[in-house]
Amino acid sequence: MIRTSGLSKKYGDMFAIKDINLDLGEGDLFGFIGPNGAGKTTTMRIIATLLEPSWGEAYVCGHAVQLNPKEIRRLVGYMPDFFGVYDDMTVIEYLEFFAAAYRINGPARRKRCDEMLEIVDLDFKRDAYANTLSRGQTQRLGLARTLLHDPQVLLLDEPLSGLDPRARIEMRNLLRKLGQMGKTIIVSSHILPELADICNKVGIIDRGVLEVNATVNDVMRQVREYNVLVVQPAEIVDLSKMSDLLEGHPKVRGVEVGDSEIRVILNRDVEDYSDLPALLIQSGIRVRQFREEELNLESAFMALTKGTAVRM
Ligand SMILES: Nc1ncnc2c1ncn2[C@@H]1O[C@H](COP(=O)(O)OP(=O)(O)OP(=O)(O)O)[C@@H](O)[C@H]1O
Repeated sequence: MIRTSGLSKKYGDMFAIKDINLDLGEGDLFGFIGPNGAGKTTTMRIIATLLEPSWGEAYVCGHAVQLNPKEIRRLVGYMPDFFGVYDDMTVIEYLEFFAAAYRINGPARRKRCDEMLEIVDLDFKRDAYANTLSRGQTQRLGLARTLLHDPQVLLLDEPLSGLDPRARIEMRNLLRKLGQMGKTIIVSSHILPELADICNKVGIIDRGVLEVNATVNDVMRQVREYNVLVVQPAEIVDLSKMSDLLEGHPKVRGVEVGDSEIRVILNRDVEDYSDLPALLIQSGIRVRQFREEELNLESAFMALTKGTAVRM
């Protein structure tokens, strides 16, 4: 459904994205994670045919972005991270305006708009002015607008940003529902945990480079080779001192300093780490807890990206 190969975009001397290879099929929900300025929007805008790549190729349902942009726009629904709603337009008028732009005419137009409002659970606001909606409701209206022409592929740029916890849950459920409808979805975020449990594939992009690109299951499998230890001192100590003591050890891949504990990522296949607590104790640090961390997706990514993912 979506395939890119060596996709790159350069502005002057700087690569906004470099050599991005993606391969997403029907029903894939791809979590595209990266800090601000990492290249998520650039990638999505190229796939949506709104921006030309400097090199490389991108295909949607077999159509090349550069050769067949018209066809691709029919197949793709792109929701930008910020979009305006017009004053003096009700929710239903807003949707009908865009439906008309998609040449959905006659009685089918109202029917289609009503269906979209139902999918995004906004029918109760159909006659409210669009500019009076909350941020979460506005995002859902944006999604309804993106779905109007029944695109097979959805490119959603930070649809969860700025939402309160409840609106976030509603939007996540909605994304799940769209995935179950067989749509291929790229959804970007700079926060990993909010996407981790709804996606089946994930990519982590940092400074234009796709550092991780795998199915969630593969990531979990790969990461079992890395053990993560949680170390908590018995009294208040300088955690960066603890980190310094362990950081250069040959069994240690990286150390992440938290508020009251540190997380030590061990190198691949290290199972015996019994010499590590001794290092701390010899330096006069009393240790309350020294345990293996339970594996979750977030720590998996942290191990794979040597900690860059959690510092986003
Ligand atoms: N028109 C442009 N001219 C020059 N540089 C640009 C342009 N558009 C984007 N960039 C740069 O390309 C890089 C990638 O930007 P992009 O918007 O794709 O990041 P992003 O991951 O979507 O970030 P955010 O989460 O902040 O939206 C950034 O360093 C950005 O400053």
